[in-house]
Amino acid sequence: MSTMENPENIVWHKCSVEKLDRQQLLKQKGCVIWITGLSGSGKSTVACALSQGLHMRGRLTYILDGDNVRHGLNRDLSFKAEDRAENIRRIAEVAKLFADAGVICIASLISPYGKDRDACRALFPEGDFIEVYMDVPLHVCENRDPKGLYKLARAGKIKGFTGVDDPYEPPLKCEVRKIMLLCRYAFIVRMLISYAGVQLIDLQIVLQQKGTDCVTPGEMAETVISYLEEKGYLQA
Ligand SMILES: Nc1ncnc2c1ncn2[C@@H]1O[C@H](COP(=O)(O)OS(=O)(=O)O)[C@@H](OP(=O)(O)O)[C@H]1O
Ligand SMILES: Nc1ncnc2c1ncn2[C@@H]1O[C@H](COP(=O)(O)OP(=O)(O)O)[C@@H](O)[C@H]1O
Repeated sequence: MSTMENPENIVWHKCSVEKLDRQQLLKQKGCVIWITGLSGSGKSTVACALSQGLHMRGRLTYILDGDNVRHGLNRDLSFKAEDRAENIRRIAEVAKLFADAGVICIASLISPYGKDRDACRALFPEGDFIEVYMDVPLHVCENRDPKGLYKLARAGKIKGFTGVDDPYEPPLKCEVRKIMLLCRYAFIVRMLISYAGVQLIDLQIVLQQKGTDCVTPGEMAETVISYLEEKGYLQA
């Protein structure tokens, strides 16, 4: 029987240099910041701003962007549900290696299914999986359409496009959330959210103006950096 069929024959090999040692060297704690949201919601932009903000503070980061990883490691995967699940699983496993190396790993991919994201979370020690939800309405993402993919999807030229003819399941619980609300409804929504007991680290009330929002990717990145500071990830 091969080891694939019998994983019990595989024994973990320990080394005297461990995660804690690497973290002390880097003066930070390894973790993954998992940015989820529709195509065009700003995941890659925020991932970059976050990496830049942390780099400027002397922190080691690495971005795993869905689009980019699909050019190499995941080039064999399509957008069918089972291939998306495999894409997400592989990226989570790679992120886990980066976190074990002491790196602040930023994963930005649509990751549309709740159960796949929950499976990723389960790979990490409590607190080390930080889910950031880019809660940007479909019509805003579609208006941006920087790659013209929504247009192709609406024309039926791309099948199974997230938000068009494939589902996106919003996180029920996440650590950081970017939310766009019409300001005039903000007070009511804030009350409903607090009534529902929803935990939001940073509720950003944003003006909707011609499809752009007034919270910049840099501000969103700063929100995540404050979260990391507060939770002690920016020290060994
Ligand atoms: N059918 C379909 N649905 C959604 N997205 C599609 C599709 N086909 C191609 N693209 C482009 O691929 C990018 C999403 O890749 P991900 O690896 O992040 O997707 S997933 O997490 O596996 O769902 C996504 O990039 P982002 O715009 O950065 O999200 C799209 O540009
Ligand atoms: N906060 C923002 N306000 C306005 N436009 C934004 C914002 N964040 C991102 N964008 C723009 O939206 C488009 C999509 O952003 P991108 O980061 O590529 O999204 P995703 O990775 O989720 O597909 C880009 O043209 C980007 O410049």
